[in-house]
Amino acid sequence: MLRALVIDDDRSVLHMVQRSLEKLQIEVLSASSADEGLKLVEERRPDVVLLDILMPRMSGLEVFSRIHHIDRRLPVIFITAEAGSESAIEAMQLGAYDYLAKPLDLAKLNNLVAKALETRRLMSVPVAVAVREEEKPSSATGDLFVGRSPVMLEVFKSIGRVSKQNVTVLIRGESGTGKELVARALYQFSDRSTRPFMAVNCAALPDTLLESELFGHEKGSFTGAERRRIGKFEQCNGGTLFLDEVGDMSPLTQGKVLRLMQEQRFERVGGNDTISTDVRMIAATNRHLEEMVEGGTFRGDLFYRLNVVTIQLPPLRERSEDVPLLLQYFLTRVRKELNKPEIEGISLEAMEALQAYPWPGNIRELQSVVRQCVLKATGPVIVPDFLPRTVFDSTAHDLAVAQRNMPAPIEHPPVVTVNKELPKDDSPSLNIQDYVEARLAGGTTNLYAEAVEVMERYLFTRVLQATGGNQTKTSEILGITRGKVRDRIAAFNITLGKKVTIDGE
Ligand SMILES: Nc1ncnc2c1ncn2[C@@H]1O[C@H](COP(=O)(O)OP(=O)(O)OP(=O)(O)O)[C@@H](O)[C@H]1O
Repeated sequence: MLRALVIDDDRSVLHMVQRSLEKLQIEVLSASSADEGLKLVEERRPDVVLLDILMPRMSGLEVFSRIHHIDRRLPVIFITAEAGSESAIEAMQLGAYDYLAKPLDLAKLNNLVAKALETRRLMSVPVAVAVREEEKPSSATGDLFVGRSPVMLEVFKSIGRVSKQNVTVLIRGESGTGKELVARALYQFSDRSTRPFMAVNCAALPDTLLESELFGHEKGSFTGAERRRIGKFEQCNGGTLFLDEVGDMSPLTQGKVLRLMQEQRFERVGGNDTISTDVRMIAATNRHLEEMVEGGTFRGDLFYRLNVVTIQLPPLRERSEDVPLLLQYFLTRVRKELNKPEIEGISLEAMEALQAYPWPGNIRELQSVVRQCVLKATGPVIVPDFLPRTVFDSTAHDLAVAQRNMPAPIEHPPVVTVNKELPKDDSPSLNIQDYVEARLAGGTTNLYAEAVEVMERYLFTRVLQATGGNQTKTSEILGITRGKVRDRIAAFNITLGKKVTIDGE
């Protein structure tokens, strides 16, 4: 019988995963500590491992390395509540099978485990040509991306997968979606991270200047060329060159870049010497290159050279679940930058408007909106009044329609409310004894998991009420991480009323 091992210090997660995986007709082992988990890997040889990335005493990444030491072919799926990208990238780089964010989507989890088991089966067949043991990657640290939407997790995974490959990557996406950030992450997590990284914006320079910026020029090669200039392709030898807005290059420059990509050789403008260079190229564009190829304004051969691996960044309006996280991230940064420590957060009404806004300028616009709000704020909380008109005008109409359709407001809305759709039994005033009696009478066969969930829901709701929705204080009182508090708020659909507090520092 196939066997899965779940390692998580959170017993309710262990329970939930166990129940879900049993549907796959596999044996499920569970461990609530790293040591216990490693022992089970040694002794029971599972076929797949689900591992919490945030373990007490030993980090999930460390546990992962040890598991791989025991069995290199064992697929490991990380489970995490962490919103940051770094662990996702690091995990994928280390060779994790995949990555799942909490709250867990059980259908997805089962699907992934089934696929991992199949991979395990395929990997157990001896390979025809063996590769050399890979050296342990250096602990590269990169800029952290904010985002936990499934589309962004896919982006992080792609970065992890291709950063170490010496291939050209084409990053596509609307302006302000973070293409340069992806390029930097690819560089920071690559083997070239100790070598130079340079960026050239192809749209910012007229053609002749761009050519000399990229390839350099010899003294006297054109009017004004008073001395020899070394271009970026030469300066960047051994490093990574980021060609931004690559769709804006003239046909002449396109031809030269193509030759360089094919031969890694070029001549300076006005020069005869052929210079060799070793540059990894990362390109970005917000243009529709396929249409440009069809229209004859972009070389097809260059497009195919650039398009070896593509990372597509989604516009912010397609991942609005990331908006609160991004707001929190930038609010924390801007507050510090502008020295406005009195800023506490964003009111619910302002938050609704910000979430409804379509963000045509994507994250760059969001960053600028946060800055404008903080500059305009005259109190500790960002209320709709402090939002730039563009945001408010665009959403005011939608909000007015929504409000007209809403039931009459409650006089004093509680700071923390339980989602109205939940059964009455789950309200914060729950009597656990009555609940257990009722479930016993109802003939339950799953009382442990049910009771733990009800108990947890009560606990989190009550403590959040007591702290006025402050997640940091809540985590202190409960003696657990803020990540876990956030995870439970999402898992139990606990609605924080009044305002969102800054929680990022
Ligand atoms: N996921 C993210 N988390 C945090 N900051 C982000 C994220 N995405 C983008 N940013 C920030 O938003 C700004 C715009 O990002 P970036 O310059 O990478 O966009 P771009 O797609 O390259 O834009 P353009 O096409 O206009 O050059 C930068 O300040 C960047 O740091």
